[in-house]
Amino acid sequence: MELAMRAYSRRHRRMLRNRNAAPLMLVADGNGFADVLAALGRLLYRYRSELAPLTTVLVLAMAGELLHTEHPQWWPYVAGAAVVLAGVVGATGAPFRAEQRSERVYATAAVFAAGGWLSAAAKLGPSRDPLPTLLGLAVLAGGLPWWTHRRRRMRVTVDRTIQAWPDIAEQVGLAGSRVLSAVVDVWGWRARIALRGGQTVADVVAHVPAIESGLGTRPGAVRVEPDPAHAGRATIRVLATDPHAEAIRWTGPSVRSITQPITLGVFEDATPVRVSFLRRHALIGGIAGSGKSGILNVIVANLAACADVVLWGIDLKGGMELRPWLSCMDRLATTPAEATQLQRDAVGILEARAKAMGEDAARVWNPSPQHPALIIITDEYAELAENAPLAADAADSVARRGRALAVTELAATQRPTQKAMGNGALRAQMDIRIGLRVRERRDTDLILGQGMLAAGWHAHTLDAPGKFLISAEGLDHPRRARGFLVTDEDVATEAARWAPIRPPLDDLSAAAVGTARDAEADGSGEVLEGEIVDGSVDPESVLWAALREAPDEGVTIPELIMTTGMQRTWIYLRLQQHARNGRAVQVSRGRWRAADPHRESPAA
Ligand SMILES: Nc1ncnc2c1ncn2[C@@H]1O[C@H](COP(=O)(O)OP(=O)(O)OP(=O)(O)O)[C@@H](O)[C@H]1O
Repeated sequence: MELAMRAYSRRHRRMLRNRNAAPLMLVADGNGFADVLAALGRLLYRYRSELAPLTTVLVLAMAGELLHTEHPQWWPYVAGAAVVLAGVVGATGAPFRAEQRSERVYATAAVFAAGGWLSAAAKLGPSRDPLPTLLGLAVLAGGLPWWTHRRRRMRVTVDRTIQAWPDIAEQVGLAGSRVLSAVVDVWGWRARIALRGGQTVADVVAHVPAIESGLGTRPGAVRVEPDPAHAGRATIRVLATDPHAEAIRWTGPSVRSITQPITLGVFEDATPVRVSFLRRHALIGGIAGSGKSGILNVIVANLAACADVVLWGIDLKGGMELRPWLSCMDRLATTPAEATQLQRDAVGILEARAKAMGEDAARVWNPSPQHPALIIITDEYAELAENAPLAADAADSVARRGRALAVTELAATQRPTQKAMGNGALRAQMDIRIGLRVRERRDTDLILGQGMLAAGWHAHTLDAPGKFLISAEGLDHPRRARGFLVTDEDVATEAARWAPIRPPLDDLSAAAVGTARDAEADGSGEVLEGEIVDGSVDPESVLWAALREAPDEGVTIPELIMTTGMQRTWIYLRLQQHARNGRAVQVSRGRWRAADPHRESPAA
């Protein structure tokens, strides 16, 4: 395939060299008849590809006539040569550059039929019945697939574009640029361009709409990629068909282990978006309806197929998004209390793993079905940060320390401001950033990282649900992608399909559940037991609500003791933790309230 493409490029280079010679053939001398002939010649040359079936039968008829009159006894050699050539074409595609299977079948059948006909014509004469009828039928039978073949038409378009490039370049403001080579692929074609001295890739990018108009493509069909090795060169990519035009149906998980990269969807050039979630925290952001849950479903559907990952979920929207995956989740938290306990248990697990690995002197936790990775998936993280701030603190801890221990966070949220992310270090720790559509340009930086908007990551221009930009290891160019569409039925099917293979936590991790230390809170490492209660009354949520609803002058400690039903020490520890993370302020001696809940953090 690659060879064939190179051959194609060589042919174009030859064509480009010959370009100056071509007009010589069409020179007219001002005489009317010669002008008409020259115009006809130009027309025939221009449409030579479309005329190929007719030209072929014409050549066959003439060759048949010639052989019949001069060497009728050669017919067996003609038949033999046709069989050999058909064999070569079938095996290699040469000399017709038939790369795809269907192209080879077509070329082999055509060679075989043409050779058979010629052999018969040599022996019997081309006008002997039914040879003329057969030739007529052959034009139709061979011509229809030929005229409608997409790649052939694309090659013709490319040839014509290359011929016309100097004029197009002049029209679009890139005068002096040259096409070095061009290749046709499944989705369209691409050409390497050498720019005139002083022109840069930025000039080409600035002229993209003009290039689209000059090439006569649909708007948005042209992409420009720099040549990493040469500042004066660029690749122009023309996508005849937009892989993102329609929703892309998901066809099943691409992995069976967390150690393999997951395919989330396809880039605009139809290459797959593959990203590894092993030891990486991930953030998915975008406005409501941009497709966050869609991407989350693709990820969960893949992770569900991995027997070396335990999935924990947090969905404070009543489990709307993650509950369908319940059969594949080891645990699902749908209330702030459950979420806090869950994140604390994750901290407990990473501490237990760190301790065990310290003893074993092993450096990283290598996931296996017996020792699975743990991924905590939170849908709408802002809800968690707002309603269960201590869960967010524990998540911070996981984010900072979890990578090597294969305990990672995967969070989706609309606008990941510092506040929405719990004012902690979580956002900074997220190595995979998936930005779906945002409303305001600057929100791109919130999701993908500071300076990304200026660097050309334009999440505000994404124009359909499921389209995203991704920044992760090895994915550091702003390329638009679209996630697979996982329907509700797909979720139901996959959840049932993978439930039987879901692994339990390893014994070490399972033993750590429920013994989480609140080192963040008390700084002492003392185990705080019984602070999370089952059922609806969760003192932490009650405390947080009391602080948020407190008047400007704050609430007193006795009031907080009464509201929460907890002891003074417990209240103090929580207040200190909230204050440390900028969520609560001591208004005056003994009086507390939440830091202005409506104020956006300046860091946001
Ligand atoms: N990859 C995709 N391709 C095509 N359509 C998609 C894709 N992902 C999502 N959609 C469609 O977009 C709509 C919104 O998707 P989704 O619910 O995932 O958005 P969201 O960002 O999670 O919204 P919310 O924040 O309101 O939950 C759905 O109707 C869904 O069918």
